[in-house]
Amino acid sequence: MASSLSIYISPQALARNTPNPRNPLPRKLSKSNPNHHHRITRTTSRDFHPPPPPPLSSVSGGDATTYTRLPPKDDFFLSSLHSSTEVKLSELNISTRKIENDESSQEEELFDENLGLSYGKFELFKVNSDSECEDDDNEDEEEEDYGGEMLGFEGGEAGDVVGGDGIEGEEVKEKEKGVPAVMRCFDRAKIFVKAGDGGNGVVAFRREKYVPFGGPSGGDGGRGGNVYVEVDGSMNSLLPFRQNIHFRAGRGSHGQGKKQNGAKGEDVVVKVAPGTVIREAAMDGEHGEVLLELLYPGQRALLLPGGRGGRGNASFKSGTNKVPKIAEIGEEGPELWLELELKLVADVGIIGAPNAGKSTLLSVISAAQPAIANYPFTTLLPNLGVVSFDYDSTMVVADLPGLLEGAHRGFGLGHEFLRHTERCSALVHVVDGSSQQPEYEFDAVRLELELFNPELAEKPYLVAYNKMDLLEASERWVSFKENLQARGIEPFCMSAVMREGTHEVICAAYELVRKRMEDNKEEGWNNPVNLNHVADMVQKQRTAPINEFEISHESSTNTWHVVGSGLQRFVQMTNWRYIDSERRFQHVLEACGVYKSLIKLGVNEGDTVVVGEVHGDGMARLCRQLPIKFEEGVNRFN
Ligand SMILES: Nc1nc2c(ncn2[C@@H]2O[C@H](COP(=O)(O)OP(=O)(O)OP(=O)(O)O)[C@@H](O)[C@H]2O)c(=O)[nH]1
Ligand SMILES: [Mg+2]
Repeated sequence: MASSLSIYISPQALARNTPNPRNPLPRKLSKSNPNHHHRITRTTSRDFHPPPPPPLSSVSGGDATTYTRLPPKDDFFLSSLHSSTEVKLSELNISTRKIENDESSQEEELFDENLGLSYGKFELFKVNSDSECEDDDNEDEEEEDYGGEMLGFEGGEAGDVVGGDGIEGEEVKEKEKGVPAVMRCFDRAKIFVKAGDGGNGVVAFRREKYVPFGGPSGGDGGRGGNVYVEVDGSMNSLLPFRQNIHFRAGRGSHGQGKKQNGAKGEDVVVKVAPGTVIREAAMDGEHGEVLLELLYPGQRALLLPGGRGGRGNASFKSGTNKVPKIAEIGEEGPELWLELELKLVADVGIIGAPNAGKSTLLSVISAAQPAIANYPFTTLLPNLGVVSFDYDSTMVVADLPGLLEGAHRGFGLGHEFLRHTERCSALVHVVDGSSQQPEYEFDAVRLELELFNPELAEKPYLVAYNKMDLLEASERWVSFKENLQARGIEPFCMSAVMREGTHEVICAAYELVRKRMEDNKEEGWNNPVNLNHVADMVQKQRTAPINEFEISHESSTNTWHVVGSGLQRFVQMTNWRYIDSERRFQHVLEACGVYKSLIKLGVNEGDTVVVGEVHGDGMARLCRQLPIKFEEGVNRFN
């Protein structure tokens, strides 16, 4: 008999390992049990108000798309800037909060020193990317807090009492709320999916006039519904998941008499935006394993297959047992917590310092109508626009929130959305020509890109020096151009408002995209991927042989645990209400060698044997605690 350690990953167990308060148990029994001193494995055969889901139009449909935007700018913390004419990266001198005590002034000074910038009293907010969207019950509150919370230099933290009764001495957990939920949930979501359980089989016998002993006629239960994930081209954010995070497929119907099988459970289709990355939710704030990356509209993946229906007694009829009083429970459908992350699928990303004219450029080259205003951070969420050259050549351009120095450390908004440029083939870097030192602004943004992700800095890019219609910009153009040319960069100049020079910029960007696409074709990375691999893995676990199991011993309680996914499934589907089930169970344990292994490990009379995995809230269903007795060399469970 070959002995080795096997690893079983059941979807239920996987799900149980996620932060699900109802199932706090760890994945493996053995881990939670320090008392184990025996372990063998037997392997025999093989080894704010959320806007209603925005009416978003397809990015590929030729129509430009503008994302749902945050509330009117009057609510925004920088509304005081409306009257100012220009705000520049290096001389942002905005006082929105008087810093009164010494402590905060020190803090302010320290910050300036760290960044080497004189932001003056401009209070940056730190984006808290880890916060989740599920705290949205108080959306109204959040909306009201909007301006205030974003102002906080320390990240706009809002204290939230968990447990809520304000009892002194009780631990108060602080909940960070860096940015309004609508921004946090724009491109991240956490959802729960569960495939349908199979329907139960039934025990029934045919009784008709003149047929008094018609034999077993209990039908099988129907299969549980599947969970699919599908790319919906009309979606361009994950905001709809603010309202709906639970997706449960229907359970299969139970079987009935007259050999009637149950109907299949209803499938559930989770619709996501193109560019969504799906990860298994992980504990401890770490990212879970990437399960799927869905890029193109229409792509559909079978994520979790529904549970098999339990067999009715008609299926158990055999030559030796013509009146079986046994039927199975339907197999449980697997469940998972998933983390969704959207990385926009745009060909070109427009980046630059706040107020440089990025949105203006997008509005000029496409039909998109992003908000444009003369204050930094007008753009709070990325905007997409489709640029059409002729009938069949179009490209999708994304306008991103402005980047500040220190963005890679979470200041401003830009870094929160920079990942959306990861899929872009090229970047257009817009420089505000009217700023005091355009070269400095250019370098600062390039540095932030590199610090955020060096791969971004290596992407093909072009520089568009903007606001040439202004005198100060045109005066500085020559020195800016020479400076960049000396570094081997050929900048473009344009006036986005006057629509001058923008066509050249966008044609050059298209050229970069085209080149990149050709390179990719040569590299041949467009290999077809198996989108159903998660479901395949689940199916594989389901077919795990019943004779692969692991035995561990808890000496303090004299309990033996027999764990294996094949056995687990068998125990879960056994309906203990029927007397024949017990007999079948014992027979299976005998046949697959559980008894033999237990004896070999020294099981004693009166010890408890737990077959199947202990499950917090479903112990009665999933495991069977059986005191074991030995009589005349024969194993018998009571
Ligand atoms: N004179 C002049 N003003 C421009 C030009 N392009 C943009 N602006 C102005 O600059 C201001 C900022 O423009 P936006 O397009 O909102 O800038 P942005 O880079 O998107 O700013 P954020 O979204 O805040 O990062 C607006 O008042 C525009 O009208 C230009 O070519 N010439
Ligand atoms: Mg903008």
